[in-house]
Amino acid sequence: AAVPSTPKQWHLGMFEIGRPLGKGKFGRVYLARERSSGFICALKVQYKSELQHGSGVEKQVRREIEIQSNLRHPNILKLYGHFHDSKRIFFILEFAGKGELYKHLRRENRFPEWKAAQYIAQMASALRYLHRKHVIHRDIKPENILMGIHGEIKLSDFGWSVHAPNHRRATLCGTLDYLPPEMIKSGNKDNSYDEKVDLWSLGVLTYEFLVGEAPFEDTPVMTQRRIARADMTIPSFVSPEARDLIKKLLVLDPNKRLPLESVQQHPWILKHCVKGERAANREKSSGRD
Ligand SMILES: Cc1nn(C)cc1-c1nc2c(-c3cnn(Cc4ccccc4)c3)c(Cl)cnc2[nH]1
Repeated sequence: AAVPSTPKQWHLGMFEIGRPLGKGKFGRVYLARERSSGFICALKVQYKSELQHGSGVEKQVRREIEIQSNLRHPNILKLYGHFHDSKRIFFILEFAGKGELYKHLRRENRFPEWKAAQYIAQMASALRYLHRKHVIHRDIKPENILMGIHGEIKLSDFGWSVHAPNHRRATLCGTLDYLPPEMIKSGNKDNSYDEKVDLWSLGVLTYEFLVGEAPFEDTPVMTQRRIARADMTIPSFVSPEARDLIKKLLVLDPNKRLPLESVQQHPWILKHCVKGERAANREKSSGRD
């Protein structure tokens, strides 16, 4: 049963609440079922009291709703609607059947190259879609990626996304690992940056999928210094093709980073993502079924 896409007045009584699925900085997520349609979703609950008034977090929530409500892409977690009561804000989100990607990454330590390449190809597709709408995600990291029931990835948590270009200084808390040089360098004129920040983060994500830790992971001070110099070493077990892609994304000058179209055509991606088709063709030509 599809969730009616027409905006309607949602309220809590319309849902049966199931088990808790997880908790984040500002709130918790529960499995939920919409009573009339039986539709399964994830209900994210945030307490208004936890969102300090006028600290810009409210604006961030409003921006998250406005941005994510208008996005429709297979690798972006859908926000079907939202509502609030006196104390809480509720987000009706797509339920991702296989949960948080970072838990899979920690469990497997690192992903095999074919799996990492498929995830990066899906991320590049989602980012192309976002950038065409002039949305910068700004917070690409395994913790913000969920996995659908067929193993497809779903970018989520648009709390940090903004419309490009952006000239505001982001008050950041949480990991520095994914920040591009232009977002931490104070020397940057009026701290302006654009969609290319997501290209840097895609490079960090590729590295973390293949190595199991972030390229600049260190003490906060050292991390910032290493980011500013793009000072990382890529272990020898990483294939030359994957190494090539990482080095073409983790480039200090935003304008010299590999564009998303070229990421999708990169030999490492093509080798692992159209393999199915090419292997199928090979089998066909060799007569095997
Ligand atoms: C956990 C889990 N195990 N399995 C098998 C599926 C899931 C699952 N989790 C989700 C989740 C989910 C849960 N926690 N979080 C992290 C979080 C929590 C609060 C605020 C911001 C971010 C996301 C969602 Cl949104 C959407 N779908 C989800 N599916």
